[in-house]
Amino acid sequence: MAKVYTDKDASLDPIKDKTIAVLGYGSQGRAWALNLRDSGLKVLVGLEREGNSWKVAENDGFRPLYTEDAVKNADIVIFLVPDMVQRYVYRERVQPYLRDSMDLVFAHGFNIHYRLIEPPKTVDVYMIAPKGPGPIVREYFVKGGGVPALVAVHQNYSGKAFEKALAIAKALGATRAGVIETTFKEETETDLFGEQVDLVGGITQLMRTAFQVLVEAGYQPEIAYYETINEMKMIVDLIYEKGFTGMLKAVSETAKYGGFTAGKYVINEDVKKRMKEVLERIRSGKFAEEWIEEYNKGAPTLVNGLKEVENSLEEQVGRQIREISLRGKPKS
Ligand SMILES: NC(=O)C1=CN([C@@H]2O[C@H](COP(=O)(O)OP(=O)(O)OC[C@H]3O[C@@H](n4cnc5c(N)ncnc54)[C@H](O)[C@@H]3O)[C@@H](O)[C@H]2O)C=CC1
Ligand SMILES: CC(=O)[C@](C)(O)C(=O)O
Ligand SMILES: [Mg+2]
Ligand SMILES: [Mg+2]
Repeated sequence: MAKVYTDKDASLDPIKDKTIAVLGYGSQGRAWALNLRDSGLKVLVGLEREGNSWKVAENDGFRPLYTEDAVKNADIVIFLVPDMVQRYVYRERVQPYLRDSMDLVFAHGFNIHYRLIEPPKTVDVYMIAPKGPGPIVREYFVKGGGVPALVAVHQNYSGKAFEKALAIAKALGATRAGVIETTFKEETETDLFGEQVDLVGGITQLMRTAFQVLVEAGYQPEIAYYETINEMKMIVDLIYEKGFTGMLKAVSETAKYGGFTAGKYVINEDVKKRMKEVLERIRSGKFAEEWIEEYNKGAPTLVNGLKEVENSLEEQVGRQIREISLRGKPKS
């Protein structure tokens, strides 16, 4: 079992006198800026323009700065703008103001692993990668918990990079759960793989396809939505808390038998082979290349994908069903 670092293994000392610039105030940026500030650290929010994020940050009591001003005043620069934007922000707003012994920090290894950003040898480069969405990183912290994270060191100029990564993980709340060490390569490749075949791509398509099969066979969309999409949360919560065995204990014998047989029929060796192809595409750098090209074209696949999902029958039905099921969800 990998070593798990918790609160007692981490100290804020290596960063308590440093000024931290959080670049970006989106999903992760907001969570990090607030959690680090609540942990007593000195946080500047750096943004490109006075847009929506700027207002949100102001509402949270920050006085945002333009990116380069935040960088000029910071010892630690944390990249929480979208992965495709990071290298431009680095080139235009960070690199010109880099001083020796500054730290460049990431929440995902993409830009370093695929060499889109190549920092000088005289800075520390490390990562704290929360294994959960930004709003949850904030919510758990506020409630006294934390979302687990991975930490990795790419460059250790100061000799203290790992201790600083753990310190930030602690300030984020991650060591309240547990932190495991990884490499930029391992984090980048596994994160991309997970979101593509499983967390984002796989689960969405699995649920939507099952929904469509029922609706196309003439069943009411509301019934199909409950069955193939809404109930997923309860099943996943059971797996999250009690493992597959715990989930299987909670469902009927009939579901277990049907699930064991049909599950392996649908998600078969062919699907596994395709997953391996997806992994290979990530490891070879082909996916990164393709995504950069897509982004530079204005990300049409992203724009159209979002539109298609938003207009789909399952999403329309979902709006009604969520109202019903959220009404029944206990407030905690
Ligand atoms: N979303 C998540 O929960 C997770 C994200 N990460 C990583 O965290 C980093 C940040 O991702 P998110 O929080 O999802 O980003 P986001 O898309 O939610 O936040 C974007 C922030 O950057 C700003 N921004 C957008 N376009 C910009 C541009 N062209 N120039 C300058 N600023 C721009 C936005 O105004 C906003 O403040 C990424 O490296 C991502 O891989 C890691 C774990 C989970
Ligand atoms: C939320 C998370 O961990 C993801 C899916 O990897 C991401 O948003 O990139
Ligand atoms: Mg992830
Ligand atoms: Mg990711």
